[in-house]
Amino acid sequence: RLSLDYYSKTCPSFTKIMQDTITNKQITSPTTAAGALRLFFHDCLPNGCDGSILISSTAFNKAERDADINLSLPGDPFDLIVRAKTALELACPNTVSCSDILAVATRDLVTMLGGPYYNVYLGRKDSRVSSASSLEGKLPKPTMSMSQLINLFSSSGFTVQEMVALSGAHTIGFSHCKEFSSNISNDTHYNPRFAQALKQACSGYPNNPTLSVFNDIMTPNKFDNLYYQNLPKGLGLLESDHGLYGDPRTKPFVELYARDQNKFFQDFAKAMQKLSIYGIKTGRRGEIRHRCDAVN
Ligand code: HEM
Ligand SMILES: [Ca+2]
Ligand SMILES: [Ca+2]
Repeated sequence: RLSLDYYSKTCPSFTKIMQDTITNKQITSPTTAAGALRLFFHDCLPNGCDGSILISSTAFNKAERDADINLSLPGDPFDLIVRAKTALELACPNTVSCSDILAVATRDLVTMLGGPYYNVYLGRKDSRVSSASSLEGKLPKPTMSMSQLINLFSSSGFTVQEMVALSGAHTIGFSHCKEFSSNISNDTHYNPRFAQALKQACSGYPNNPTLSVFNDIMTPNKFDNLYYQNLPKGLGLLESDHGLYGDPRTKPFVELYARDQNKFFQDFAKAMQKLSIYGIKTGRRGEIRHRCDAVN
């Protein structure tokens, strides 16, 4: 029931409004793209691409976005969704879902940074619930073992190869020092000079918890395959990044994508397309929210 031209009759200006809003936001706040990509991943993997992560907490409900693992999500992608929704409600009231807006924005931003284009089928409905406690164990943490990570992705239907391809998202964006600092000294996977630089960059932590470092030190703002090329050199940032090169189940795919950017782009695009229809709600199983941060 999803289709590429879902809004062509009911909201002909959909594509144009999305493009204008996204371009504007990314130019004024260049960290939006990476934030949106992580936001989308955190919406989709636990319970489907239904915009559940966009809902704000109330006095009676602690929503997903206030779960510990989501507190580091930056405000810019949320702001982008609000702006797009506001413009779309003016042009075509009660028509476009917040989950479709997030899916399209993510795709367009990945493409804008040099990554692959892929089709986003439209017609998702938005969830009517969002609960922080429901996320328990459903999103990956850098401290998980490779077996735990593989199980987590496979429980949502993603193969080992798809997990490695999706992890290429760490070719952009950054991580806060607390996500990797405890490993810098005792993890021998780090290139020694890189470890030294990280220690210095994070020396003010934990007094300054906002300190952060680029995920891909080579090309932090470009969507390319340098993330994979970094891993064999000990230039991966998170323990889970190093882990992909250290485990025989994932290492061949890291080597493949490090050699062949086209193959990475093809596989990333396919996996993102699969992720973007994972667990979606159609028909009466969801709603078109009036505002993206609250259920109707
Ligand atoms: C394989 C398991 C994964 C683990 C353990 C993991 C963990 C993390 C952590 C800890 C951060 C740093 C967050 C912060 O400090 O603000 C991060 C950042 C990020 N992650 Fe992942 N991640 C994984 C997979 C993915 C996947 C599959 C995607 C998307 C398809 C993704 C997209 C991102 C992006 C774009 C950022 C940068 C966010 C920003 O700059 O605001 N990650 N990840
Ligand atoms: Ca969701
Ligand atoms: Ca890069």
